[in-house]
Amino acid sequence: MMELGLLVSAPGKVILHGEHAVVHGKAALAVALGLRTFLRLRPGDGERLRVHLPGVSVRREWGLAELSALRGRVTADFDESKSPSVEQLDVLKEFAGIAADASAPDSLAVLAFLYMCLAISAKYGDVPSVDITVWSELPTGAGLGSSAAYAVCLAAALLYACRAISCPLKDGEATARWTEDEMTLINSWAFQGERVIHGNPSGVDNAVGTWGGALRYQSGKITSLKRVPTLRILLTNTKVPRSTKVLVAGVKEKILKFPSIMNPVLDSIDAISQECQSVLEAMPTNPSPEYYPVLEELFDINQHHLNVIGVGHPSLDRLCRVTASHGLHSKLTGAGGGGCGITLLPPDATPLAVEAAKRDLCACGFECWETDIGAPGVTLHSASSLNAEVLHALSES
Ligand SMILES: Nc1ncnc2c1ncn2[C@@H]1O[C@H](COP(=O)(O)OP(=O)(O)OP(=O)(O)O)[C@@H](O)[C@H]1O
Ligand SMILES: C[C@@](O)(CCO)CC(=O)[O-]
Ligand SMILES: [Mg+2]
Repeated sequence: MMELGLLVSAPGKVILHGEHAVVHGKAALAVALGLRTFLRLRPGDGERLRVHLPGVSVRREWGLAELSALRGRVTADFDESKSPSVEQLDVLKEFAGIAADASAPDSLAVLAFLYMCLAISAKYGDVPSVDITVWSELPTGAGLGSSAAYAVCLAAALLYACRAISCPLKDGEATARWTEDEMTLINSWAFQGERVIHGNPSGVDNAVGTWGGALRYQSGKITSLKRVPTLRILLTNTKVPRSTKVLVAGVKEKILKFPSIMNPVLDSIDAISQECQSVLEAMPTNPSPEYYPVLEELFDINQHHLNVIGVGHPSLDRLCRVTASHGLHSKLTGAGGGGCGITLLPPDATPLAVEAAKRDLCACGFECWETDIGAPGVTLHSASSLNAEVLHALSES
Protein backbone atom coordinates (compact mmCIF):
# COMPACT_ATOMS: atom_id res chain seq x y z
CA MET A 1 0.00 0.00 0.00
CA MET A 2 1.22 3.56 -0.66
CA GLU A 3 2.33 5.62 2.24
CA LEU A 4 2.08 9.01 0.63
CA GLY A 5 -0.81 10.95 -0.78
CA LEU A 6 -0.46 13.45 -3.57
CA LEU A 7 -2.01 16.81 -4.43
CA VAL A 8 -1.52 17.79 -8.05
CA SER A 9 -2.95 20.46 -10.34
CA ALA A 10 -2.88 21.38 -14.02
CA PRO A 11 -4.06 24.57 -15.74
CA GLY A 12 -6.69 25.06 -18.39
CA LYS A 13 -5.75 26.93 -21.54
CA VAL A 14 -6.76 29.60 -23.98
CA ILE A 15 -5.94 29.21 -27.65
CA LEU A 16 -5.08 32.60 -29.16
CA HIS A 17 -4.97 31.23 -32.71
CA GLY A 18 -4.87 27.89 -34.50
CA GLU A 19 -7.69 25.85 -32.95
CA HIS A 20 -8.87 23.12 -35.35
CA ALA A 21 -6.15 24.00 -37.89
CA VAL A 22 -3.68 22.47 -35.39
CA VAL A 23 -5.45 19.10 -35.72
CA HIS A 24 -4.46 19.23 -39.41
CA GLY A 25 -0.78 19.96 -38.89
CA LYS A 26 -0.92 23.77 -38.68
CA ALA A 27 0.51 25.86 -35.82
CA ALA A 28 -1.40 26.98 -32.73
CA LEU A 29 -0.52 29.58 -30.11
CA ALA A 30 -1.81 28.73 -26.66
CA VAL A 31 -1.41 30.06 -23.13
CA ALA A 32 -2.08 28.47 -19.74
CA LEU A 33 -4.94 29.93 -17.70
CA GLY A 34 -5.05 30.86 -14.03
CA LEU A 35 -7.93 28.39 -13.60
CA ARG A 36 -6.87 24.85 -12.64
CA THR A 37 -7.98 21.27 -12.13
CA PHE A 38 -6.89 19.66 -8.84
CA LEU A 39 -6.46 15.98 -7.99
CA ARG A 40 -6.04 14.36 -4.61
CA LEU A 41 -4.59 10.86 -4.38
CA ARG A 42 -4.87 9.02 -1.08
CA PRO A 43 -4.02 5.47 -0.01
CA GLY A 44 -7.07 3.21 -0.42
CA ASP A 45 -8.38 0.31 1.65
CA GLY A 46 -5.87 -2.16 0.18
CA GLU A 47 -8.39 -3.86 -2.11
CA ARG A 48 -10.23 -1.26 -4.10
CA LEU A 49 -9.63 1.71 -6.34
CA ARG A 50 -12.08 4.56 -5.82
CA VAL A 51 -12.73 7.55 -8.07
CA HIS A 52 -14.73 10.64 -7.18
CA LEU A 53 -15.31 13.23 -9.92
CA PRO A 54 -17.78 15.77 -8.51
CA GLY A 55 -17.65 17.97 -11.65
CA VAL A 56 -19.28 15.20 -13.71
CA SER A 57 -21.20 13.52 -10.84
CA VAL A 58 -19.16 10.32 -10.86
CA ARG A 59 -18.44 8.13 -7.86
CA ARG A 60 -17.18 4.68 -8.85
CA GLU A 61 -15.07 1.94 -7.32
CA TRP A 62 -13.58 -1.29 -8.57
CA GLY A 63 -11.75 -4.22 -6.94
CA LEU A 64 -8.05 -4.44 -7.83
CA ALA A 65 -8.56 -8.10 -8.83
CA GLU A 66 -11.31 -7.27 -11.36
CA LEU A 67 -9.21 -4.43 -12.82
CA SER A 68 -6.28 -6.79 -13.16
CA ALA A 69 -8.46 -9.32 -15.03
CA LEU A 70 -9.81 -6.55 -17.25
CA ARG A 71 -6.29 -5.32 -18.01
CA GLY A 72 -5.44 -8.68 -19.56
CA ARG A 73 -8.32 -8.23 -22.01
CA VAL A 74 -7.64 -4.59 -22.89
CA THR A 75 -3.91 -4.31 -23.15
CA ALA A 76 -3.15 -7.37 -25.27
CA ASP A 77 -2.65 -5.24 -28.38
CA PHE A 78 -1.66 -2.18 -26.39
CA ASP A 79 0.74 0.24 -28.04
CA GLU A 80 1.50 3.48 -26.25
CA SER A 81 2.17 5.43 -29.43
CA LYS A 82 -1.21 4.55 -31.00
CA SER A 83 -4.73 5.72 -30.31
CA PRO A 84 -6.77 3.51 -28.01
CA SER A 85 -8.53 1.07 -30.35
CA VAL A 86 -12.29 0.82 -30.81
CA GLU A 87 -12.11 -2.78 -29.54
CA GLN A 88 -10.29 -1.77 -26.36
CA LEU A 89 -12.76 1.02 -25.65
CA ASP A 90 -15.71 -1.34 -26.31
CA VAL A 91 -14.39 -3.75 -23.66
CA LEU A 92 -14.04 -0.89 -21.17
CA LYS A 93 -17.52 0.43 -21.96
CA GLU A 94 -19.06 -2.99 -21.39
CA PHE A 95 -17.15 -3.37 -18.12
CA ALA A 96 -18.23 0.07 -16.85
CA GLY A 97 -21.83 -0.23 -18.10
CA ILE A 98 -21.41 2.61 -20.60
CA ALA A 99 -23.52 2.55 -23.78
CA ALA A 100 -21.55 1.96 -27.00
CA ASP A 101 -22.33 5.43 -28.40
CA ALA A 102 -22.17 7.30 -25.08
CA SER A 103 -20.71 10.79 -25.23
CA ALA A 104 -21.94 12.19 -21.90
CA PRO A 105 -19.26 13.88 -19.72
CA ASP A 106 -19.44 11.26 -16.96
CA SER A 107 -19.08 8.34 -19.43
CA LEU A 108 -16.07 9.88 -21.17
CA ALA A 109 -14.43 10.75 -17.85
CA VAL A 110 -14.80 7.16 -16.56
CA LEU A 111 -13.62 5.70 -19.87
CA ALA A 112 -10.51 7.90 -19.94
CA PHE A 113 -9.78 7.02 -16.33
CA LEU A 114 -10.09 3.27 -16.91
CA TYR A 115 -8.01 3.34 -20.08
CA MET A 116 -5.20 5.37 -18.51
CA CYS A 117 -5.21 3.31 -15.32
CA LEU A 118 -5.01 -0.03 -17.14
CA ALA A 119 -2.53 1.06 -19.81
CA ILE A 120 -0.20 2.73 -17.29
CA SER A 121 -0.31 -0.27 -14.95
CA ALA A 122 0.32 -2.63 -17.89
CA LYS A 123 3.49 -0.71 -18.64
CA TYR A 124 4.83 0.21 -15.20
CA GLY A 125 3.28 -2.22 -12.70
CA ASP A 126 0.01 -2.41 -10.80
CA VAL A 127 -1.79 0.73 -9.72
CA PRO A 128 -2.18 0.09 -5.98
CA SER A 129 -5.35 0.62 -3.98
CA VAL A 130 -5.92 4.39 -4.01
CA ASP A 131 -8.74 6.90 -3.66
CA ILE A 132 -8.70 9.63 -6.30
CA THR A 133 -10.75 12.85 -6.27
CA VAL A 134 -10.63 15.37 -9.12
CA TRP A 135 -12.18 18.83 -8.83
CA SER A 136 -11.86 21.74 -11.21
CA GLU A 137 -12.19 25.51 -11.30
CA LEU A 138 -12.68 25.18 -15.08
CA PRO A 139 -16.08 24.97 -16.72
CA THR A 140 -16.40 21.53 -18.34
CA GLY A 141 -16.72 21.41 -22.12
CA ALA A 142 -16.44 25.17 -22.66
CA GLY A 143 -13.24 25.43 -24.71
CA LEU A 144 -10.83 26.02 -21.83
CA GLY A 145 -9.10 22.63 -21.97
CA SER A 146 -10.91 20.95 -19.07
CA SER A 147 -10.43 17.51 -20.63
CA ALA A 148 -6.68 18.03 -20.97
CA ALA A 149 -6.28 19.40 -17.43
CA TYR A 150 -8.15 16.30 -16.19
CA ALA A 151 -5.97 13.97 -18.28
CA VAL A 152 -2.73 15.68 -17.17
CA CYS A 153 -3.66 15.38 -13.47
CA LEU A 154 -4.64 11.71 -13.94
CA ALA A 155 -1.46 10.91 -15.84
CA ALA A 156 0.72 12.48 -13.12
CA ALA A 157 -1.14 10.73 -10.29
CA LEU A 158 -1.29 7.29 -11.94
CA LEU A 159 2.37 7.40 -13.03
CA TYR A 160 3.31 8.37 -9.49
CA ALA A 161 1.15 5.60 -8.00
CA CYS A 162 3.00 3.07 -10.20
CA ARG A 163 6.36 4.59 -9.22
CA ALA A 164 7.09 5.59 -12.84
CA ILE A 165 7.76 9.18 -11.72
CA SER A 166 9.03 10.65 -8.45
CA CYS A 167 7.44 12.98 -5.92
CA PRO A 168 9.74 16.02 -6.07
CA LEU A 169 7.88 17.89 -3.28
CA LYS A 170 10.16 18.16 -0.24
CA ASP A 171 9.03 18.70 3.37
CA GLY A 172 8.34 22.36 3.98
CA GLU A 173 7.93 23.24 0.28
CA ALA A 174 4.64 24.72 -0.93
CA THR A 175 4.86 23.50 -4.54
CA ALA A 176 7.19 21.55 -6.81
CA ARG A 177 7.46 20.63 -10.50
CA TRP A 178 8.64 17.43 -12.10
CA THR A 179 11.79 17.17 -14.25
CA GLU A 180 11.61 17.74 -18.02
CA ASP A 181 11.79 13.97 -18.64
CA GLU A 182 9.02 13.27 -16.16
CA MET A 183 6.87 16.00 -17.69
CA THR A 184 7.43 14.52 -21.14
CA LEU A 185 6.12 11.20 -19.79
CA ILE A 186 3.13 12.87 -18.10
CA ASN A 187 2.35 14.72 -21.34
CA SER A 188 2.47 11.57 -23.47
CA TRP A 189 0.04 9.72 -21.16
CA ALA A 190 -2.25 12.73 -20.88
CA PHE A 191 -2.40 12.69 -24.68
CA GLN A 192 -3.72 9.11 -24.50
CA GLY A 193 -6.44 10.30 -22.11
CA GLU A 194 -7.29 13.14 -24.51
CA ARG A 195 -7.51 10.59 -27.32
CA VAL A 196 -10.19 8.70 -25.38
CA ILE A 197 -12.18 11.91 -24.76
CA HIS A 198 -11.60 13.76 -28.05
CA GLY A 199 -11.15 11.05 -30.65
CA ASN A 200 -8.49 12.90 -32.63
CA PRO A 201 -6.76 15.56 -30.52
CA SER A 202 -3.76 17.52 -31.74
CA GLY A 203 -2.06 17.39 -28.34
CA VAL A 204 -1.91 21.17 -27.88
CA ASP A 205 -4.19 21.22 -24.83
CA ASN A 206 -2.32 18.57 -22.86
CA ALA A 207 0.99 20.24 -23.82
CA VAL A 208 -0.19 23.51 -22.24
CA GLY A 209 -1.61 21.65 -19.23
CA THR A 210 1.78 19.99 -18.70
CA TRP A 211 4.25 22.74 -19.55
CA GLY A 212 2.17 25.84 -18.77
CA GLY A 213 3.24 29.34 -19.87
CA ALA A 214 2.76 30.29 -23.50
CA LEU A 215 3.66 28.02 -26.37
CA ARG A 216 3.54 27.38 -30.07
CA TYR A 217 2.45 23.85 -30.96
CA GLN A 218 2.71 22.17 -34.33
CA SER A 219 2.58 18.43 -35.12
CA GLY A 220 3.81 17.47 -31.66
CA LYS A 221 6.59 20.07 -31.63
CA ILE A 222 6.33 22.32 -28.59
CA THR A 223 8.13 25.67 -28.59
CA SER A 224 7.93 27.71 -25.44
CA LEU A 225 7.34 31.43 -26.12
CA LYS A 226 9.61 33.14 -23.66
CA ARG A 227 8.90 36.80 -24.18
CA VAL A 228 5.14 36.99 -24.30
CA PRO A 229 3.84 40.37 -23.13
CA THR A 230 1.27 40.66 -20.36
CA LEU A 231 -1.91 40.57 -22.41
CA ARG A 232 -5.20 41.43 -20.74
CA ILE A 233 -7.90 39.07 -21.88
CA LEU A 234 -11.58 38.90 -21.02
CA LEU A 235 -13.01 35.39 -21.06
CA THR A 236 -16.70 34.92 -21.77
CA ASN A 237 -18.56 31.65 -21.40
CA THR A 238 -21.68 31.59 -23.57
CA LYS A 239 -22.71 28.51 -21.55
CA VAL A 240 -23.83 26.83 -24.78
CA PRO A 241 -22.76 23.18 -24.35
CA ARG A 242 -20.82 21.44 -27.09
CA SER A 243 -18.45 18.54 -27.58
CA THR A 244 -14.92 19.00 -28.88
CA LYS A 245 -15.00 15.48 -30.33
CA VAL A 246 -18.10 16.23 -32.43
CA LEU A 247 -16.77 19.62 -33.63
CA VAL A 248 -13.36 18.21 -34.60
CA ALA A 249 -15.09 15.41 -36.55
CA GLY A 250 -17.31 17.99 -38.31
CA VAL A 251 -14.30 20.00 -39.50
CA LYS A 252 -12.66 16.85 -40.87
CA GLU A 253 -15.84 16.04 -42.80
CA LYS A 254 -15.93 19.53 -44.32
CA ILE A 255 -12.26 19.30 -45.36
CA LEU A 256 -12.91 15.92 -47.01
CA LYS A 257 -15.99 17.31 -48.79
CA PHE A 258 -14.41 20.59 -50.00
CA PRO A 259 -10.62 20.15 -49.84
CA SER A 260 -9.77 22.91 -52.30
CA ILE A 261 -11.98 25.36 -50.41
CA MET A 262 -11.09 24.39 -46.85
CA ASN A 263 -7.35 23.81 -47.11
CA PRO A 264 -6.61 27.45 -48.06
CA VAL A 265 -8.63 28.53 -45.00
CA LEU A 266 -6.43 26.33 -42.79
CA ASP A 267 -3.33 27.79 -44.48
CA SER A 268 -4.63 31.27 -43.75
CA ILE A 269 -5.22 30.39 -40.08
CA ASP A 270 -1.63 29.10 -39.99
CA ALA A 271 -0.41 32.43 -41.36
CA ILE A 272 -2.44 34.26 -38.70
CA SER A 273 -0.69 32.26 -35.95
CA GLN A 274 2.65 33.10 -37.53
CA GLU A 275 1.82 36.80 -37.77
CA CYS A 276 0.52 36.89 -34.20
CA GLN A 277 3.70 35.21 -32.92
CA SER A 278 5.83 37.80 -34.75
CA VAL A 279 3.83 40.67 -33.24
CA LEU A 280 3.98 39.16 -29.72
CA GLU A 281 7.71 38.65 -29.99
CA ALA A 282 8.20 42.24 -31.15
CA MET A 283 6.17 43.64 -28.25
CA PRO A 284 7.90 44.72 -25.06
CA THR A 285 6.74 43.15 -21.77
CA ASN A 286 4.45 46.10 -21.06
CA PRO A 287 3.41 47.09 -24.56
CA SER A 288 2.11 50.45 -25.64
CA PRO A 289 -1.26 50.59 -27.43
CA GLU A 290 0.24 50.82 -30.94
CA TYR A 291 0.69 47.03 -31.24
CA TYR A 292 -2.90 46.18 -30.50
CA PRO A 293 -4.70 47.07 -33.76
CA VAL A 294 -2.85 44.24 -35.56
CA LEU A 295 -3.72 41.70 -32.84
CA GLU A 296 -7.34 42.88 -32.98
CA GLU A 297 -7.53 42.53 -36.74
CA LEU A 298 -6.06 39.01 -36.51
CA PHE A 299 -8.80 38.10 -33.99
CA ASP A 300 -11.47 39.37 -36.42
CA ILE A 301 -10.07 37.53 -39.45
CA ASN A 302 -9.65 34.26 -37.56
CA GLN A 303 -13.17 34.44 -36.15
CA HIS A 304 -14.50 34.67 -39.72
CA HIS A 305 -12.38 31.68 -40.74
CA LEU A 306 -13.64 29.63 -37.80
CA ASN A 307 -17.19 30.38 -38.94
CA VAL A 308 -16.27 29.22 -42.45
CA ILE A 309 -14.98 25.86 -41.19
CA GLY A 310 -18.26 25.37 -39.35
CA VAL A 311 -17.39 25.85 -35.67
CA GLY A 312 -19.16 29.16 -35.04
CA HIS A 313 -22.42 29.54 -33.16
CA PRO A 314 -25.07 32.28 -32.89
CA SER A 315 -24.07 32.79 -29.24
CA LEU A 316 -20.48 33.48 -30.33
CA ASP A 317 -21.67 35.88 -33.07
CA ARG A 318 -23.61 37.71 -30.40
CA LEU A 319 -20.57 37.83 -28.10
CA CYS A 320 -18.49 39.37 -30.91
CA ARG A 321 -21.23 41.91 -31.76
CA VAL A 322 -21.65 42.99 -28.13
CA THR A 323 -17.92 43.54 -27.59
CA ALA A 324 -17.57 45.28 -30.98
CA SER A 325 -20.23 47.77 -29.88
CA HIS A 326 -17.74 48.78 -27.15
CA GLY A 327 -14.79 48.92 -29.56
CA LEU A 328 -13.42 45.51 -28.45
CA HIS A 329 -12.46 42.52 -30.62
CA SER A 330 -13.25 38.87 -29.85
CA LYS A 331 -12.96 35.36 -31.22
CA LEU A 332 -14.00 31.93 -30.05
CA THR A 333 -11.37 29.86 -28.26
CA GLY A 334 -10.99 26.09 -28.19
CA ALA A 335 -13.38 23.99 -30.21
CA GLY A 336 -16.15 26.60 -30.65
CA GLY A 337 -19.78 25.65 -31.33
CA GLY A 338 -20.65 27.62 -28.15
CA GLY A 339 -18.36 27.48 -25.13
CA CYS A 340 -15.98 30.38 -24.57
CA GLY A 341 -14.81 33.44 -26.46
CA ILE A 342 -11.84 35.69 -25.72
CA THR A 343 -11.77 39.46 -25.98
CA LEU A 344 -8.55 41.45 -26.18
CA LEU A 345 -8.41 44.32 -23.69
CA PRO A 346 -5.87 46.83 -25.01
CA PRO A 347 -4.20 49.19 -22.52
CA ASP A 348 -6.16 52.14 -23.90
CA ALA A 349 -9.56 50.46 -23.37
CA THR A 350 -11.22 52.61 -20.73
CA PRO A 351 -12.41 50.89 -17.53
CA LEU A 352 -15.84 52.31 -18.38
CA ALA A 353 -15.90 50.56 -21.80
CA VAL A 354 -14.72 47.24 -20.29
CA GLU A 355 -17.31 47.39 -17.52
CA ALA A 356 -20.05 48.27 -20.01
CA ALA A 357 -19.03 45.35 -22.25
CA LYS A 358 -19.08 42.97 -19.27
CA ARG A 359 -22.51 44.23 -18.22
CA ASP A 360 -23.94 43.71 -21.73
CA LEU A 361 -22.38 40.24 -21.98
CA CYS A 362 -23.88 39.25 -18.63
CA ALA A 363 -27.23 40.58 -19.81
CA CYS A 364 -27.05 37.99 -22.63
CA GLY A 365 -26.86 35.27 -19.96
CA PHE A 366 -23.11 34.86 -20.47
CA GLU A 367 -20.56 34.70 -17.68
CA CYS A 368 -17.35 36.68 -18.02
CA TRP A 369 -14.20 37.23 -16.05
CA GLU A 370 -10.67 38.50 -16.43
CA THR A 371 -7.99 35.98 -15.63
CA ASP A 372 -4.23 35.61 -15.59
CA ILE A 373 -2.51 33.89 -18.47
CA GLY A 374 0.85 32.15 -18.59
CA ALA A 375 0.19 30.08 -15.44
CA PRO A 376 2.56 27.22 -14.47
CA GLY A 377 1.94 23.74 -15.85
CA VAL A 378 1.41 20.52 -13.89
CA THR A 379 2.36 21.18 -10.25
CA LEU A 380 2.60 19.28 -6.98
CA HIS A 381 1.20 21.01 -3.90
CA SER A 382 1.47 20.75 -0.16
CA ALA A 383 -1.95 20.82 1.51
CA SER A 384 -1.13 24.16 3.17
CA SER A 385 -0.47 25.79 -0.21
CA LEU A 386 -4.05 25.20 -1.42
CA ASN A 387 -6.88 27.56 -0.62
CA ALA A 388 -9.77 26.50 1.58
CA GLU A 389 -12.25 26.09 -1.29
CA VAL A 390 -9.98 23.68 -3.17
CA LEU A 391 -9.15 21.69 -0.04
CA HIS A 392 -12.79 21.46 0.93
CA ALA A 393 -13.80 20.24 -2.57
CA LEU A 394 -11.05 17.62 -2.57
CA SER A 395 -11.67 16.34 0.91
CA GLU A 396 -15.38 15.63 0.45
CA SER A 397 -15.65 11.90 -0.03
N1 LIG B 1 -13.25 18.01 -13.69
C1 LIG B 1 -13.47 16.98 -14.49
N2 LIG B 1 -13.71 15.76 -13.97
C2 LIG B 1 -13.92 14.72 -14.79
N3 LIG B 1 -13.98 14.79 -16.13
C3 LIG B 1 -13.76 15.97 -16.70
C4 LIG B 1 -13.50 17.13 -15.91
N4 LIG B 1 -13.33 18.16 -16.76
C5 LIG B 1 -13.49 17.67 -18.01
N5 LIG B 1 -13.75 16.35 -17.98
C6 LIG B 1 -13.98 15.47 -19.14
O1 LIG B 1 -13.69 16.22 -20.31
C7 LIG B 1 -14.86 16.35 -21.15
C8 LIG B 1 -14.91 17.73 -21.78
O2 LIG B 1 -13.97 17.76 -22.79
P1 LIG B 1 -14.08 18.66 -24.09
O3 LIG B 1 -12.82 18.45 -24.79
O4 LIG B 1 -15.36 18.38 -24.82
O5 LIG B 1 -14.17 20.14 -23.52
P2 LIG B 1 -13.00 21.08 -23.01
O6 LIG B 1 -11.76 20.28 -22.86
O7 LIG B 1 -13.50 21.78 -21.80
O8 LIG B 1 -12.86 22.14 -24.18
P3 LIG B 1 -11.74 22.24 -25.35
O9 LIG B 1 -11.29 20.87 -25.66
O10 LIG B 1 -12.45 22.88 -26.51
O11 LIG B 1 -10.72 23.13 -24.78
C9 LIG B 1 -16.02 16.10 -20.22
O12 LIG B 1 -17.10 15.59 -20.99
C10 LIG B 1 -15.45 15.08 -19.24
O13 LIG B 1 -15.54 13.79 -19.78
C1 LIG C 1 -10.30 22.19 -31.44
C2 LIG C 1 -8.91 21.88 -30.95
O1 LIG C 1 -7.98 22.36 -31.93
C3 LIG C 1 -8.58 22.62 -29.67
C4 LIG C 1 -9.46 22.30 -28.52
O2 LIG C 1 -9.03 23.04 -27.42
C5 LIG C 1 -8.78 20.39 -30.80
C6 LIG C 1 -7.34 19.93 -30.63
O3 LIG C 1 -6.41 20.64 -30.96
O4 LIG C 1 -7.18 18.78 -30.16
MG1 LIG D 1 -10.90 19.20 -24.46
